[in-house]
Amino acid sequence: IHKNRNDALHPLWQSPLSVPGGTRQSPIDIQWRDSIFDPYLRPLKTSYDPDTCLHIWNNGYSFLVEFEDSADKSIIMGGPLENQYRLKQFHFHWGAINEWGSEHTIDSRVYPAELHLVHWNAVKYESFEDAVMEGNGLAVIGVFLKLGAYHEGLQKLVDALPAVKHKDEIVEFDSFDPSCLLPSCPDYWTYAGSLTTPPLTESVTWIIKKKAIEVDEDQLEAFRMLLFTSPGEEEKRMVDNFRPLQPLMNRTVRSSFQ
Ligand SMILES: CC(=O)NCCCCOc1ccc(NC(=O)Nc2ccc(S(N)(=O)=O)cc2)cc1
Ligand SMILES: [Zn+2]
Repeated sequence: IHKNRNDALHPLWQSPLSVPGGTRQSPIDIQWRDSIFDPYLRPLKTSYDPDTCLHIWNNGYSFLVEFEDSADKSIIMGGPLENQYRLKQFHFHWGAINEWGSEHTIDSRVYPAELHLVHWNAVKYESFEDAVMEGNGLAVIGVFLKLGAYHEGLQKLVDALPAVKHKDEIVEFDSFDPSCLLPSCPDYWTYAGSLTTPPLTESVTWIIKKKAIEVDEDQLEAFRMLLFTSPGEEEKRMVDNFRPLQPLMNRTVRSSFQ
């Protein structure tokens, strides 16, 4: 029988579920007991300038908060990183219901959503687009969201979402400091991976925070009222915008904690 070639395409992105020859794809399931404590891992240092916040944009996969990255104003350094990296954007992945939504999992535990803060190596590369193609080009901090208390800092973002309901809508968004979305606990796992949406390039040093942040039901529901579709198209709710788990292959996950 002729297997339908499209069965290897993920419905959301019409992109290959796995990259041919990919050896370091993301996301992965992080098995706590298999991760290796690395005493040489330093604390991660983040320094974000709220004045570099530009706008919120529905790009048809997620909603992105983008930052002005022409200078070293919003940066991270330390942790597993050799250089300092500049914040370019942050975005989320979430499910249609609270039972799933995150991209990474911890011992197969799925969270209702996951925040990605995307940074690029401006010491080594001229632009984000150049860095995207290099093994040490990007650093993404992943933070799990779990159902719980109302999150004060997130609400400013939630209140702006109706303005970017449709694909390609963009709205000005200023003086937001994304460090309010980071858990206070410094513990993280780190491993070498990839972008989880096209072009799926294997250029990401992943830093996955051990502690989740709490958000309430209404705040999660606000994500789910966004649309994948443009105005005038048949509405498709923006939900389940996460990539399936990828094989660990020949990788170890290191932990910053014992
Ligand atoms: C072969 C090919 O096709 N080359 C073309 C490369 C040049 C342009 O490529 C790119 C590549 C990326 C971007 N923007 C992004 O911010 N992407 C992005 C995707 C997934 C994450 S996640 N979920 O955190 O892993 C984070 C960031 C723009 C242009
Ligand atoms: Zn992401």
